[in-house]
Amino acid sequence: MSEPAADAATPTDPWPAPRPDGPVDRVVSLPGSKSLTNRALLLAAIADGPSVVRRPLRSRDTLLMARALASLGTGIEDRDGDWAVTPGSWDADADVDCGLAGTVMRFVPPVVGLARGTVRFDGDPHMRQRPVGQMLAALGALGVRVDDDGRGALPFAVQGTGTVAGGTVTIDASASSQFVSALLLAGARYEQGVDVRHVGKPVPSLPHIEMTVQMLRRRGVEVDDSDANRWAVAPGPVRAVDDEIEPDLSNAAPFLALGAATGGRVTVTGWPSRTTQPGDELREILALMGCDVTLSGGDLTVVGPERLSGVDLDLHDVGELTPAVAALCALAGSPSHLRGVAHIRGHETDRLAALATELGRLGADVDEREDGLTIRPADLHGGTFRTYADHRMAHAGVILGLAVDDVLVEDVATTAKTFPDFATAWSRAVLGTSPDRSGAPT
Ligand SMILES: O=C(O)C1=C[C@@H](OP(=O)(O)O)[C@@H](O)[C@H](O)C1
Ligand SMILES: C=C(OP(=O)(O)O)C(=O)O
Repeated sequence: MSEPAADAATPTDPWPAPRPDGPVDRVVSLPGSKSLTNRALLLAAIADGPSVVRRPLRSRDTLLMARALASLGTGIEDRDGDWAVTPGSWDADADVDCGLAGTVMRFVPPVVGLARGTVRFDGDPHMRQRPVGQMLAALGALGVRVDDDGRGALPFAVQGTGTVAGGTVTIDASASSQFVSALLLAGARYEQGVDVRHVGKPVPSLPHIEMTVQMLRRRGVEVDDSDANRWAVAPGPVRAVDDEIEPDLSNAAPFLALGAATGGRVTVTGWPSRTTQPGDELREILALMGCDVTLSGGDLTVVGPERLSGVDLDLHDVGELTPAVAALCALAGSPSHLRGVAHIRGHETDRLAALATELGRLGADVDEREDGLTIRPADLHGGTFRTYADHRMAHAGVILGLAVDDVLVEDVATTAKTFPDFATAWSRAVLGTSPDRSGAPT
C-alpha cells in the first residue's frame, strides 16, 4: 500500500495559535471522515470482491487501519487518491500497530478471527490504558481465542483459525460504542452471525452504531436493530461496494468555531444533507449558542453572534465534540453545563480532566464533574495549552486562541491523527495565509 507524503510544514512546539484581527469570512473544504473511512476499509477487506474507497481520509488513524489490513494480506492500492481494496487470503502471522486509534484496536480483532495465524496488537503508551476488555471477553464467548496478560487491554494476541462460530453475546458497552460496532462489522462473516445484547449503563455515541448498521445494510447484510440495546447481524456475504467518504463533520468543529467565536462567517463545503456522523449535531449546538446556521446546497454556513451564549447540553451521543464545544463555552457570556460524557475519560486522554486543567490554566472558571463540565464566564489569558497527544484537545486550544492573545498549543502535530497538516489548514482559515516551516504565519 502507498505511504503518505510528509507534512508540508512542521509546526513549532508549542505552536502560537493564530488570532484573527476581526471577524473572518471564509470558505473551507475538509478532509474525509475517519469513522467512515475506517469502516469502509474494513468492510472492503472482508467483502466478496474488490472495491474502491473514494476520497478517503489519509491520516494517522486511517493509515494504521490500512496497514493493519494490508499486513493480514489485503491488497490496498492508491488509485489517484482513492484506495482500491482487494480482499486477500489471510494466512500469515502479523503485528498490528493500533497507535492511538480506537477504531483499529476495536474493529480489527473481530475480523482477525477469520484469518489463519497469530496477530499481535499493541499501540501508543496511552493506548494500553484505553478500554477494550469487555470486547475481548465477548470475542472469546463468540469463539475467537484472545491471549492477553489478564488486564483486558493492549498488548494482546488474537489466534485466528479461519472460522468463527459467532452467535449470541452479552456485553457492557457503556465504555465505548466501538465494542458494538466492532462485533457487528465482522458478524456477517461468522458462521451463525452475531446477536449482540448490551447490559449496563447507556451505550454512548449511538450515531456511530447507526453508521455501522447503515454501512452493513448498504452491503446487503441483514441487521435487526428493532429492539433497544440489541443488534443482530445475519450470516452471509458482505457485498463489495464503492463508497465515497463524506467530509469529517467532527473535524469541522474548530472551523465552524472560527465563525462562531469571531462574530464572522465560515462556510464548510460538501456538508451531507443526510448523515450518521455525530458532527451534524454541531448545527443545533451552534444555533443554541446564538449562531445563525444555514445548510444550503451542501454548504453549511455559520455566522457568529456578538457574544456566544452558554448552553446546557447532554453530549452522550456526540462525546467526541466535547473538547471543541467546551472551548466555545469558555468564550461564552453565560454559564454552560456539559453532561453525559463520563465515557470520554477513556478517549485519547481523560478529556474531562484535561479540559478542566487546560481551560483553567488559561483563566477559565471550570468545575469538573464525574460526567461533565460546568464552565462559567471568566477573563481568559494567554499561556501554554497542553494537549496530551489528543487531537481534539489541540482543536480546543486553537479555538481559545481565536479570542485570547498568546495561546501556545503544545504538540499541535497530534492533530495528524485525523487531519493531515492541520496547522497549515488552520492558519490559512484563520489568517488567509499558511505558516512557514518554523510555524510562524507568513
Ligand atoms: O465508531 C467510531 O468511529 C467512533 C465512535 C465513538 O467512540 P466512543 O463510543 O468510544 O465514544 C467516537 O467517540 C469515536 O471518535 C469514533
Ligand atoms: C474518541 C476518538 O477517537 P478513537 O477513534 O480513537 O476512539 C476521537 O476521535 O475523538
